[in-house]
Amino acid sequence: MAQHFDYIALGAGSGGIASANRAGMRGAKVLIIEAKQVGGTCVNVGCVPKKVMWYGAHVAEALNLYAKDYGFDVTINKFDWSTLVDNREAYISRIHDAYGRGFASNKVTFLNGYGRFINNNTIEVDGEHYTADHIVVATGGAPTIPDIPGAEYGIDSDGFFALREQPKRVAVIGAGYIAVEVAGVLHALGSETHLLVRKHAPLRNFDPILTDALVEAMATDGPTLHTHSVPKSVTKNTDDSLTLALENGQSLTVDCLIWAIGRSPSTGHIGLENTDVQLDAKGYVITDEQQNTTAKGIYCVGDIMAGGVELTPVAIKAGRLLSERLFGNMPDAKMDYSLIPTVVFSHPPIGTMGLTEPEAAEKYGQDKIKVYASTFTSMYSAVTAHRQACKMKLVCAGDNEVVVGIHGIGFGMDEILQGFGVAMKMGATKADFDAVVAIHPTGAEEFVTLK
Ligand SMILES: Cc1cc2nc3c(=O)[nH]c(=O)nc-3n(C[C@H](O)[C@H](O)[C@H](O)COP(=O)(O)OP(=O)(O)OC[C@H]3O[C@@H](n4cnc5c(N)ncnc54)[C@H](O)[C@@H]3O)c2cc1C
Ligand SMILES: NC(=O)c1ccc[n+]([C@@H]2O[C@H](COP(=O)([O-])OP(=O)(O)OC[C@H]3O[C@@H](n4cnc5c(N)ncnc54)[C@H](O)[C@@H]3O)[C@@H](O)[C@H]2O)c1
Repeated sequence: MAQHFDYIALGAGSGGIASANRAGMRGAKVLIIEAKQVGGTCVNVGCVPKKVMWYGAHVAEALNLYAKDYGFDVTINKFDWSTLVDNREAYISRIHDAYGRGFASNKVTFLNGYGRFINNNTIEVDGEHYTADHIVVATGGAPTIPDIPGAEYGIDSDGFFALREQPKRVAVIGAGYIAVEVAGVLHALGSETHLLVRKHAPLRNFDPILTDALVEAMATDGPTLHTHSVPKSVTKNTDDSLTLALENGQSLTVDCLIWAIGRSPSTGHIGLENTDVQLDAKGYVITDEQQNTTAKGIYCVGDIMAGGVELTPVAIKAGRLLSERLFGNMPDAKMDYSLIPTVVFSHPPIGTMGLTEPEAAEKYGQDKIKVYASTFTSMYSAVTAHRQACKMKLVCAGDNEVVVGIHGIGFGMDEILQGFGVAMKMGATKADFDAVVAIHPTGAEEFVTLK
């Protein structure tokens, strides 16, 4: 006999949890199935542990780069990687407990096990069958490992969070968010860190002001950036070190190699072939604008969605709106995937939303856009010998100068962007930005005083 529910969420990550809880709040009988740990990528091997490590790097920079010029005579005896990791994992364990309390208060049943579809409305876990009128697939993704000889000697971002000891020499391969963030953390915490990218720069699709400033910051502060570096093979040496050979004939020997070359959707082993759900050529689930898959009663949110945006708040919002539509009497509810703000926790951090300058020029025509930019030294670093640049840019379009792109890199940028995101989502113009009184002295005030 199958157990029947109104709603099943397959995967208890950002999207699945948010959707299940919202459905429970609206009175649905809900089951959520998780193969590993509640919280998914974000909580266990993504945003949360990453941000804790980034804060650790922040403390290291404060001590190593800034404390002296603020008058502190500090002697650092040692940095204990395992203390940071233990405290990080204890924090994550408290988040797991909080999720348990959330499920209880929303009357959501949690089941630990690997779920596979048997048909369009049945999922099997450990031989038991669970049916539902509505099922959301939110199984997330996993890191990609390249198909080159010796790739298995490297680890991925999951392996980075599993490290119990700090690597002395490390190579991080990739040019996206994860590569930049992980390399920055390792470097700030004292590892000899090399970041290898295939083209001219990391984050090369970001606005050029951000890409260039990040490359400049790395040239002064590290990690060591290796451009035009395509991995060819990895060999393990007798002392357990790893030698990475590149297509350009160069090589690099390190103690730890981290692949950060993108992620693949976890859709291959969940029985979707037993349903009417269609995948695209890369294995992402095809949906319409209301998260409906091609199978009636099966929906999809989060990282596995074709054409989606791989960010936690996107998965959460899509999951909640789906439940409002199904159980909250909001038949038109749908996620708006346009204008999504995002931060890269680089050193210094990057915040960006909307069109880059080249994208805006292409969309509106060069003569229809106006760009305002500024470079200044963050006050935090200005009183020290270790001055660090902030760069900010507004990209405006049309005669009334609607702000279609906002881009910044520098101290505090990670916290600055959210509020400006509200303004942009409301269609703010440059004049609207200028109409607000600046908050002084902050970095954020630069965005409302650009000339
Ligand atoms: C290193 C790293 C750092 C990141 N940092 C940020 C950040 O700072 N900010 C941000 O917004 N985003 C960040 N992200 C992205 C963010 O983590 C993802 O966008 C988000 O977790 C996607 O949520 P999801 O619900 O789609 O999937 P996930 O969170 O991946 O959850 C999917 C869950 O489904 C489970 N599952 C899979 N198959 C099955 C099955 N058959 N049965 C049962 N359970 C199953 C998995 O175990 C997993 O727990 C980061 C990602 C990584 C890897
Ligand atoms: N701060 C945040 O919000 C945050 C942090 C981490 C991850 N994320 C999300 O997770 C997603 C995945 O992050 P990611 O960094 O894994 O992916 P990504 O797609 O951002 O970057 C992957 C990079 O690897 C490079 N690459 C691909 N194949 C390669 C190869 N064979 N050799 C060398 N380089 C190769 C690509 O050119 C690309 O620059 C991001 O797109 C983002 O949405 C967000």
